[in-house]
Amino acid sequence: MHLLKYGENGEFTIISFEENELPLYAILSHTWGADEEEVTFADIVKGGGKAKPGYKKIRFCGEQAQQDGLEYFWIDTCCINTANKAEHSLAIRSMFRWYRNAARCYVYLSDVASLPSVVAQGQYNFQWLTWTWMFPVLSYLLSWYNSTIQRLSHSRHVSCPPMDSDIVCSQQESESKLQKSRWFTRGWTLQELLAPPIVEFFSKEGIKLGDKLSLTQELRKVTGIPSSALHGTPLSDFDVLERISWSEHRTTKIPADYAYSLMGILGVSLSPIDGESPAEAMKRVRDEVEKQNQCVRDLRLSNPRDDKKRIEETKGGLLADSYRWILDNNAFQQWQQDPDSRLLWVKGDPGKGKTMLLCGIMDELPHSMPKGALLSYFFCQATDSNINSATAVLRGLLYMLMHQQPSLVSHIRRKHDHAGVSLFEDANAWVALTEIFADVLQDVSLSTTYLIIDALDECVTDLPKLLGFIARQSSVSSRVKWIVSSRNWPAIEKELETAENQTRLSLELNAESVATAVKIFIEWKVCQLAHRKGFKLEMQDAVLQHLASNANNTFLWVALVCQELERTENWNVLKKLSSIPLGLDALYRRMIDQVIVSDSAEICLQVLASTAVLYRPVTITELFSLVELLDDLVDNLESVRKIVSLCGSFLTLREDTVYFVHQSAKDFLFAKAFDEVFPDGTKTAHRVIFSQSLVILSRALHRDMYSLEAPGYPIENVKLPEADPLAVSRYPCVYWIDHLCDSNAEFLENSSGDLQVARGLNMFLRKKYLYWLEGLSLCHSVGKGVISMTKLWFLVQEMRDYDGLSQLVEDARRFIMYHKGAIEGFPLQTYASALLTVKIWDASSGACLQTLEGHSSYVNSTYLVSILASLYSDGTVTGSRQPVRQGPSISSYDTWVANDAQNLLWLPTEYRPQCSAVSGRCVGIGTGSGRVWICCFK
Ligand SMILES: Nc1ncnc2c1ncn2[C@@H]1O[C@H](COP(=O)(O)OP(=O)(O)OP(=O)(O)O)[C@@H](O)[C@H]1O
Repeated sequence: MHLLKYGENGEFTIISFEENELPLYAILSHTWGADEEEVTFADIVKGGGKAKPGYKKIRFCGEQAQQDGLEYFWIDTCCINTANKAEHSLAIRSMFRWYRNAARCYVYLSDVASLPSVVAQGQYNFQWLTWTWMFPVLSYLLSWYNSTIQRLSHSRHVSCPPMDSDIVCSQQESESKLQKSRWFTRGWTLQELLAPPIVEFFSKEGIKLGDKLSLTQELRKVTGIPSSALHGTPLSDFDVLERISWSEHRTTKIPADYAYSLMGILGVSLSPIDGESPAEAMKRVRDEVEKQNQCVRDLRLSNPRDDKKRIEETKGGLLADSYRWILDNNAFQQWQQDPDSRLLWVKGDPGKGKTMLLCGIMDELPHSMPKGALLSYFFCQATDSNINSATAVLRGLLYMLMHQQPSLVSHIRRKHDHAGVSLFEDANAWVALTEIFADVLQDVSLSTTYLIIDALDECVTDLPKLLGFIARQSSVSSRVKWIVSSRNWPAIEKELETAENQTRLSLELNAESVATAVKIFIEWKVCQLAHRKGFKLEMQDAVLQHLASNANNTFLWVALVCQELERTENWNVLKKLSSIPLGLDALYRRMIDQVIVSDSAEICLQVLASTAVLYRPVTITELFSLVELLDDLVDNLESVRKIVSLCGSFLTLREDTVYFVHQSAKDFLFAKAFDEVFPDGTKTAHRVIFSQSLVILSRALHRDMYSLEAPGYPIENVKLPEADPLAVSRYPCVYWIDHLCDSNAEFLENSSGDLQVARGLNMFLRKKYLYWLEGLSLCHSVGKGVISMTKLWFLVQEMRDYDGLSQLVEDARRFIMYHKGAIEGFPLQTYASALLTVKIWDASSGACLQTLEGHSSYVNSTYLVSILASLYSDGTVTGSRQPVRQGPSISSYDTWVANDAQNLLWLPTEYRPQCSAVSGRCVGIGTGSGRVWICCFK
C-alpha cells in the first residue's frame, strides 16, 4: 500500500508498505473532479501536480493528519498507480479494508462552504465563536442569514454564486446542507462512510463540520442508512438487499464500478473485469454473496451471541456489580495492557461464577477495545452435543469473526468451495478447521482480536486437542488475545502451562473479591425474593444473614437456596433455611433425597435419567414423547412441565426447553446419585430412548412432510410449518443411532435383546430409510446422519446378521454418503436425484427409461442426437441446454434436469452433461465418461 507523507519542506512523498507493517494513517474521502484536475501517482512521484485544483485537498488531508498526530495518509487519486493494472485491480478489492483500517477518515466536501466564507463573499462579517454543525440552530441562522443576504444583495446588486459552486448560498439548499452535497450521490463514497470507525466531515475551507456520530441524524436522513450501521454494527447484521438499497440512488463514473463499490459492503471480493457490463458485474457480486452466505451458514452450529443471551437468562440475569471487580484485578489488567500477556486463564471451582464473569467481560471489553478490534467468544456446554466439542469451539469462534469481518471468509472458501459442509463435519474436520483458524489469525487485515472461551472443562470431545491448539496459537500473534475459563482441572493446567505468555486468575486466590461479589449477589437475590413473596423486614434480614454466613463464596449455592425458598410458604421459610445443608454437594444430596421420597419419585427419576443422557436440551413436547412413563399423561404437556418442576431444582425450563440448572447438577447425578437415578445403568436409559425414538419416527416420518411438492425445492426456502410435523421427532431423527450405539453392550450380552434390536432396525431401514433422510434434511442434519450411519455400520458388525442387516446397513451408508449433497440442499431429491442409480423412479415426476453404456470416451452431441432420434423417431431432436418454459431442459449450470422450467432432478457430478439433446418429453444426456442416459417426463 502506498502512503503519502507530508515532509517538513511542505512536499509530499510516497512510501510503500507491506500490509502487515502499515503505520497508522488517515484516509481521504472526496468526489473526483475532471481527470485532468486531479493529482496522480505519477505527478507525486515526479514532484509535480501543484498547480492542479486537486492539490488543495491533498494539502488539506496532509495538514489535518498532522494535526491529528498522523504522519501518513492515503488518497485514491495519487496513491494508486493506475498504470499498473494488477495494482489497480488489487486496490479496488482492498479499498474497503483500507478505509476500515484507517485511523481517521476525512470527508472533504468540496461543494459545501462553511458559513464564514459565505459571509466573506457577501462582504458581511459575522463573528462566530464556535462552529458546530448543530443543524436545527444552524438551519435557523442560515435561513435568517440568507434572507438577509438576499435582501441586501438585491439592493446592492450582489448576485449569488451559481448553485453548484456554493450550496450554502441558496435559500432552498440552506434548509438541508449536507443533503445537497455531491458526495452523497457517488457510489464509492458509501463504503467510505460505512467502513472506517471514525469519519469526520469538512467543508471546502477545511473547517470541521462534525463526525459520523454527531451527524448521525442528518446522515440517516440523507442516506437512508440506519443509525446502528453508522455506529459500527457489523454490516452483516443487515440484510443483503437492505445494504444494496443504500446505494440505489448513487452512481459511479464507470458503470460496472457500481457493483464493485458494493463488494466490501456485501463482504465479498472479486477481481474487476475490463469492459464488464454493470448487469454482469452485479450478477457476479450477487453470486459471490450467495456462495459466501452458504459457507457461513454451513459453518454455523449455533450462534454464540444467542447462547450468551440464553445462558444469562437461564441463570437468572447478569448482575454487573457482581463481576465488575475483575476490571480492577491485577491479572486482568496485565492481560489487557501488556502486549506480551496473551492468554488469561480464569479458573475456579464449580458455581464460583466463572461463566457469568466471562459474560461480564464480553460486555465490558468493547468499551475499551481499540477501534476496529474484533471480539469473538464461545460457551462450551457439556449438556448440548452441538456445543461441546473442540470443532464446535473453532466453528463458533470463526463464525463470530466472519460475521464481524466478512472478508475473512476467504480463508474458508478455498476449502469449502470444494468440500461443502463436510469440510466441518467429516473425519478431517479438526485438521481443516485448525488450518483455517491459523490462517485467519495470520491475516494481515486482522486488527486486534479478542477470543474468549468459557468452560473448557465442558468440552467433551477432543479437549486435549483444543488445549494444545490454544496453547500454540496464543503464543503466535501479539494481535490476538485469549481468555479461557475452566474448573481447577490438573489436565487443563498441564496443557495450558505450555503456553508461553499466559496469566492465571484463580477465583480461590481472589477470595476477597469473590466474597464481596457474592455478598452483592445475595443482597440482590434476597431483595428480589422479599419483593416477590412479600417478606417482612425481619424475615428478609434473617434470610440475608443466613446466606451471607453460609455461602462460602459460591454463587450457585445462593442461587439454588433462593430457588428453594421461592417454592416455600412464607411461614416455613425460616425452618427451611435452617435445614438447608452447606455446600453444593450436600444441597444436591438433599434435593435428590426429597425427590426419592416424593409421590412422583418414579416418574421424576425417569425424567432425570433421560434428561441426563440426552445429547441436547429438549423441548417439553420432545421430552413428553421420549420418556416412556410420560405416555400415560395422555397428551398433557402442562403435567410434563409440572413433573419437571418436581425434580428438585435439578431442572429448569426456559422457552419450554428443559435444561439442567447447572452442569454441576448433572455431574452430581452421575457421580453421587448414580444408583438412585440409573438403577439399571445408563445403557438401559439409552436403550429405552432408542426404542422410543424408533416408535416416534415410525409414526411421524412419511414422504414430503412439509408439503414442499416441488422436487427441486431448496432447503434455504423451507419455512417451519406452524404445526410442525417434526416437532416431536426432531430429536429422535438426529440422535436415535447415538442412543442405540451407547446402549450396545447391554443388548449384545443378551441374544434375544440382540435379535429384537436387529429386527427393529431391519424393519425401520427397509420401510422408513428415505423418509428419515428427508427428515434429516429438514432438520439440517444430513452431515450428522452420515456420521451416525458410519457408527451404525460399525455396530452391526458386532451383531448377529439378521435377515441381511449388515448388507442393508452397508448399502444405506453408501447411499447417504454418496447423495449427501443433493439431499441436504433439496429434501425431496431423496426420492429423485438420489435414486438415479436405479432405472425407474416415481412416475409422477418422471421416469428414467434406459441407461446405455458401452462408450469408453465422451459422447459428442451429434452421436447423442442420433441415439435419441433412433429411440424416438416421432419427434424432432434438438440440442438443448437452455432453460425453456415448456418441456424438458437442462438448467444453466448443468446441475438440474428441469421440466416446464421447474427444477426436478439434481444431477450428481458424474451425471452432468457433456452434451444434451431433447426429443419431445425426453431429454438425453451424454457424460464425459461415455455414459448416455435418457429421462422422459409424463
Ligand atoms: N455476575 C452474576 N450475575 C448474576 N448471577 C450470577 C453472577 N455470578 C454468578 N451468578 C449465579 O451463580 C451461578 C453460578 O455461576 P456460573 O455458572 O457462572 O459458575 P461457574 O463457575 O461457571 O460454574 P461451573 O464451573 O460449575 O460451570 C449462576 O447460575 C448464577 O445464578
